Amino acid sequence: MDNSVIIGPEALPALAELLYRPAVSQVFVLADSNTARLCLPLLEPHLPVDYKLIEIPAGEEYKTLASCDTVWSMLTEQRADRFAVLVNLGGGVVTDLGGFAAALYKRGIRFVQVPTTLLAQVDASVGGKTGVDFQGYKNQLGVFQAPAGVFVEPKFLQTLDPRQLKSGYAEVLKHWLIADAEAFDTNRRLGWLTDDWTPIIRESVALKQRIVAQDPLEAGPRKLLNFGHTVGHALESYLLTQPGREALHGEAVAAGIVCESWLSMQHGLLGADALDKIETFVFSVFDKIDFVSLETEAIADFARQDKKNTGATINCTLLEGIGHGVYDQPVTVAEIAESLRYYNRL
Ligand SMILES: NC(=O)c1ccc[n+]([C@@H]2O[C@H](COP(=O)([O-])OP(=O)(O)OC[C@H]3O[C@@H](n4cnc5c(N)ncnc54)[C@H](O)[C@@H]3O)[C@@H](O)[C@H]2O)c1
Ligand SMILES: O=C(O)C(=O)C[C@@H](O)[C@H](O)[C@H](O)COP(=O)(O)O
Ligand SMILES: [Zn+2]
Repeated sequence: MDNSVIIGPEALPALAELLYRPAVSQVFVLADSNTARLCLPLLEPHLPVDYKLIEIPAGEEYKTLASCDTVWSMLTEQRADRFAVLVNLGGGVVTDLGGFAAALYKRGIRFVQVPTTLLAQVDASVGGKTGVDFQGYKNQLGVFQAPAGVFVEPKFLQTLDPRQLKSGYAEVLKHWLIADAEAFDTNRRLGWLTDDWTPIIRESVALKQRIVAQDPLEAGPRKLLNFGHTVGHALESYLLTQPGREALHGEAVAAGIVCESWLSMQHGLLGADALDKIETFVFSVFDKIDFVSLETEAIADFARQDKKNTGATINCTLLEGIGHGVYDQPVTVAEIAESLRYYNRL
């Protein structure tokens, strides 16, 4: 799997070099309604003049096969061959969906990731996980497929709103909690906001790359990157069924981090002091997600479809101390519901 990620002002010129190679027949840019307006102007000087734009509506609710249909129809109408390249310009929705659509078109054309949210720059564009949601379950359809390159220009973050920045910060926090206790400690003292995200992007990408390189297809250690997601995805999926109550992916992951840290303590892996540090930091950044106790069973039920499950066993990634994740820890649906009740009481 190609793991190369270029970060900084050299990223977009390096992308241009790739796109101007003779082996590229046509260039397509996939953007959502926001990135087409706000991010394309910065990318455009690095694209061949005859590139074609494919636009989908913005938002998680459009991370679907129907949006893939839009991509595949355009590629087909334009007679894209196997030497076409799809440039995914956007957040995690665009990079996940575009990667998936490219991997299936004519059994696979090359795609490159140009992530424009903090979440996509530190996490979603890296590691070759692609996919779409299906029947209300997150990333239920997907493939592992390496991009031909990942080009990270932090300047894109200048138009991103603070709520979206925070959402991306949840994945940064996840990285520290599973693998870097020192960075967790330093950054919880500094607070989450910064004028320059570049160092954090570089460190997060490097940390994720190290884990993915050991286990690109998630047979083992890559499951560490799913910390916070067994509960987080359950909560995100449940709230997607409740119009007007949707949580951003990172917001749900932040809640999942609290729940799964509590589960880590219940399993005798994490001390009460460490749990307290994690909760205090999470709530210094994120608002609490609103749900009532009566909803916890329905939320927890979504974990029955988690991709790390083996049969009826839900395998969670937990923390054995801050900075040390452990995967394949069996938990029950009842424990997940209890962790949500704990979160709700905080
Ligand atoms: N493949 C992976 O490894 C991986 C990792 C983490 C998350 N994900 C997936 O990523 C998705 C979430 O990604 P996200 O948080 O980037 O959401 P997103 O793609 O929906 O982007 C968030 C919002 O910001 C807008 N936007 C994007 N860039 C902008 C910019 N520069 N300025 C202004 N607005 C901008 C988008 O139009 C959208 O409205 C989820 O579907 C999640 O499952 C995948
Ligand atoms: O790259 C990975 O591996 C991750 O798990 C990163 C997660 O942040 C991301 O949300 C991923 O898409 C979740 O994967 P899934 O397999 O639970 O759908
Ligand atoms: Zn995630």
